[in-house]
Amino acid sequence: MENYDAIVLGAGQSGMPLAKKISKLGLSVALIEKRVIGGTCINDGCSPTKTMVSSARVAHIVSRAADFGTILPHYRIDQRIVKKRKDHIVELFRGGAEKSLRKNESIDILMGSAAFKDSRTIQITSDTGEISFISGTKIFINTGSEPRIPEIEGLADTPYLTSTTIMELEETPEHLLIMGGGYIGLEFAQMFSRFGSKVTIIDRAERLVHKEDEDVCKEISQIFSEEGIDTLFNAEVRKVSYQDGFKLTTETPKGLLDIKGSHLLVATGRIPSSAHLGLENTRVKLTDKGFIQTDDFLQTSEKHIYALGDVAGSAPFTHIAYHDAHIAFQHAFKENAVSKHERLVPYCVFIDPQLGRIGLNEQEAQAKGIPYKTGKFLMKHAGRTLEVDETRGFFKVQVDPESKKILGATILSLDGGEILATLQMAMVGGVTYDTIATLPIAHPTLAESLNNLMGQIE
Ligand SMILES: Cc1cc2nc3c(=O)[nH]c(=O)nc-3n(C[C@H](O)[C@H](O)[C@H](O)COP(=O)(O)OP(=O)(O)OC[C@H]3O[C@@H](n4cnc5c(N)ncnc54)[C@H](O)[C@@H]3O)c2cc1C
Ligand SMILES: NC(=O)c1ccc[n+]([C@@H]2O[C@H](COP(=O)([O-])OP(=O)(O)OC[C@H]3O[C@@H](n4cnc5c(N)ncnc54)[C@H](O)[C@@H]3O)[C@@H](O)[C@H]2O)c1
Repeated sequence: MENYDAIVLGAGQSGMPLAKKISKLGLSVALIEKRVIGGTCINDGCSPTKTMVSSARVAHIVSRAADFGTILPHYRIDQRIVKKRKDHIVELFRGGAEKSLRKNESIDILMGSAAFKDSRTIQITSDTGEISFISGTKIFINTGSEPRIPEIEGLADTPYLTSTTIMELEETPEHLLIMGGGYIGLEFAQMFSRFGSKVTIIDRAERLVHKEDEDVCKEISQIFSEEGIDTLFNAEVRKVSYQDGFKLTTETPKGLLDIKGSHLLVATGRIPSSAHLGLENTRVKLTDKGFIQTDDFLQTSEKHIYALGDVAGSAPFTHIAYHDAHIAFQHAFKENAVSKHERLVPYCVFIDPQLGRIGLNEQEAQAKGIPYKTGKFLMKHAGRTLEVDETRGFFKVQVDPESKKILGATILSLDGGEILATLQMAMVGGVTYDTIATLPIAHPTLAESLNNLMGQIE
């Protein structure tokens, strides 16, 4: 049985960069992947969805072309071209990732499903059922997450879609029902509405994106409603059936409703891929939700085993999985370990306008009893948004009244994710809000609205 200095389970957003970092130390690495190189982000997540979001944005802009003085005779959506474009990007990104791994002679890529036989030995089962074993001095688990499918009567017997399978459609759904108004639900709802589908979101919560402040949710709801997307809240789907279309028997505050549609997307969250890893053969512990328990350096209760990314319960974003690789690497192989404890977690939801978020929002500051002052600037007052006619959304910030430092921000705006990064830099650098209020920022950019935003703080 071959022994490696390091074994990495899963070639995802942590596993790939980690394997490369370790190999640069001159150590031997086995990278085990059960499906395809690249993990969720490249194959089923960020890259394909954002490619399709771009197709949908073109459709949206074209639908508004006359407002800008371009008169088009007609246009139509070809879902097969949308999918082909998405497939091309996935192949490009996956191919690039795989090529750079394969040319690294210190990394052995082993295709198959990995599971612990004991805390040092990994069993690999190939697609054809062949079994082999390797051992590792250090082992890193990066097996990601998968869609959570709720147990609802009849659902399993229907051709429901997940975030992965919906991207394979070659026809535009007539009426897309979406269970779950989280980030996945929102991105696909607006995308397919722009492709021409009627879209209805059904969520058991009382509002969209309930982790965001109420004014953020209201603004997104308004934007969705203007684009013709229907929403139904406090709604518990009790039964699903399919016969030439879906029927969702749903308990709502108004009683039982039958909701009908041509397609159903289940976007009710994701669960960690930890169930089939043979962890019972080790002393690695799981949380009650199935995440692998780690400390702030991503070390599990077995000192030579680390867990990273979605499976470790890290904030479920690609850039965080990528940063986890840095944390685990520093702790396992270097002197200057970095803790995940103080890490700022920015994210950007690719609805239009984008929702960029970092640090504390108002409801979190209130729940934690943290004193704050807040400021808000509506994008309809920004010169730049008027020029490009993209006036929806707002910039919002929370600051510490004493130190004047930024505690958190929500940027719901055209290119909100890009603006967010400038605030992240300010937070990391300790730049105070009064400095930003008077900073000369290039005109006419979206970023110059940060002057106005900071001027609104009270
Ligand atoms: C539709 C969608 C859109 C998203 N959009 C964004 C976005 O815009 N921005 C963002 O930051 N995040 C986004 N995310 C989240 C992001 O994709 C994940 O947080 C990120 O990919 C997690 O990385 P990871 O390294 O933990 O796991 P993954 O990248 O999922 O990698 C895990 C790998 O482990 C493999 N594996 C699993 N079990 C085994 C086993 N037993 N043996 C061997 N291999 C195994 C899997 O096949 C997979 O390749 C999105 C997710 C989805 C689903
Ligand atoms: N742009 C991005 O960064 C991006 C985009 C998409 C996804 N992601 C990642 O993927 C993860 C998963 O996304 P998600 O949207 O599936 O999960 P989520 O946790 O964000 O939202 C799930 C939603 O489903 C609802 N729900 C749960 N059970 C339900 C039921 N039985 N009936 C009706 N509604 C139900 C919940 O109330 C919630 O609103 C996110 O946490 C996110 O980190 C990130």
